[in-house]
Amino acid sequence: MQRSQLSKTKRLVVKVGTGTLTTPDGGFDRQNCARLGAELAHAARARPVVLVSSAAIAFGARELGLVRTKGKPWDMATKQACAAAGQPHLMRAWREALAPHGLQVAQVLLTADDLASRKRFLNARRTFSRLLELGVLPVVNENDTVAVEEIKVGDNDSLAGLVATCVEADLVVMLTDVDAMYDRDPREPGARALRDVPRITAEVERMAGGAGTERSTGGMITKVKAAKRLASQGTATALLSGRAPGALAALLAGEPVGTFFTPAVEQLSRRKGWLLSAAKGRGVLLVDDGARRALEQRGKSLLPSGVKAVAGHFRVGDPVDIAVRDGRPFARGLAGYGADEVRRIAGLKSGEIERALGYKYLDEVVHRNDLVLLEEEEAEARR
Ligand SMILES: Nc1ncnc2c1ncn2[C@@H]1O[C@H](COP(=O)(O)OP(=O)(O)O)[C@@H](O)[C@H]1O
Ligand SMILES: N[C@@H](CCC(=O)OP(=O)(O)O)C(=O)O
Repeated sequence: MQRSQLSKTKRLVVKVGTGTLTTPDGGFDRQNCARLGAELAHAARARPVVLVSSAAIAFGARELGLVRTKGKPWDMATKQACAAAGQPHLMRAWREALAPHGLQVAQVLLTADDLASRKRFLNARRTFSRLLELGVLPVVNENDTVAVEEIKVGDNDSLAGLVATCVEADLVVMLTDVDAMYDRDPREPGARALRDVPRITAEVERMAGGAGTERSTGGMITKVKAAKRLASQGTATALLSGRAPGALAALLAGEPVGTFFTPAVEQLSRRKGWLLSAAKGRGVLLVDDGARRALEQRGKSLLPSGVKAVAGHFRVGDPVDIAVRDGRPFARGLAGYGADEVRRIAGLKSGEIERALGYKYLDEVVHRNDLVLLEEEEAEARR
């Protein structure tokens, strides 16, 4: 999708950062939230919209009367307590901003762990679909109460990317406290806004710095990383000021506002999108160089003859990583056989599977339709 085609956006995810919903002293910016409510409701008349909203921690801190000492970050438990105290206020804020425009809201709290499980990912997808059919606007946040290091997404820019995969959005708009991405941190002199970014190269990534305020998480780099992941699965990302009246409508009319990251490929199927961004490999298939070339360069399936060894325990249908020797995984796919079965057929021709196992499901260990190549960045790191 190009910028000029944005009026045709079929499904939209809008992410709102903490800075957009709070005043400089950390209070709730009711006026900006009300304006955004009107603009989101307008956008939602033309296509389904899912909102990913930050600011639970900031709202909770206010509610609990906690004051942040400059330069001293809060510990995890305090942030989790603030998120729990702030989340109902965040939902009330959106409810009050959207109700005047006839839109109801629903709260969806997720972690990375939820979306890495195919079953829970599909459950979440079903809930989103039904909410959207009912004309309700889902408001998503990370489930901070349970999101300790190992299972959390960590920032809502990445969460918005995962949600986009889950609902098959073709555009993610991130509303933030700058009007565009700049070629360096905009607080530095001489910074210039980037209007259109056709490819997220390492150079573009180097231009993106950390968060603007202590209240925010991630900064520009998490936005660019999320945009890169989305581009590789065929979804566009735009960055806009969360304070400029009319910016969202202007973007959706194809006007040159904010920064637009063009998708690199046609939109992937949801299954492939899930494999690429949400799934975690339950094991590793170590393959030879010939198999790697067949997968990377010729778009082939993985046959048992190319498999040299198997690590981990996985069952048929589980996500598995594919790597050469001790290299980083270069592909991920759904296993056509369980780990013990692959151990028994590794190195064999497809015609020999039945003799080795006594039965055969498929010729392939991982079928092409169930396989994605991992990011270029990871491929580069291996070279
Ligand atoms: N190259 C860049 N272009 C624009 N902003 C940048 C850049 N590098 C770092 N930033 C910082 O990223 C901030 C936006 O991210 P963040 O503070 O996480 O906001 P949000 O809460 O909206 O997610 C900007 O305010 C800016 O200070
Ligand atoms: N889940 C957290 C937000 C985390 C986050 O990514 O914040 P932000 O950088 O403001 O988008 C909260 O609701 O406060």
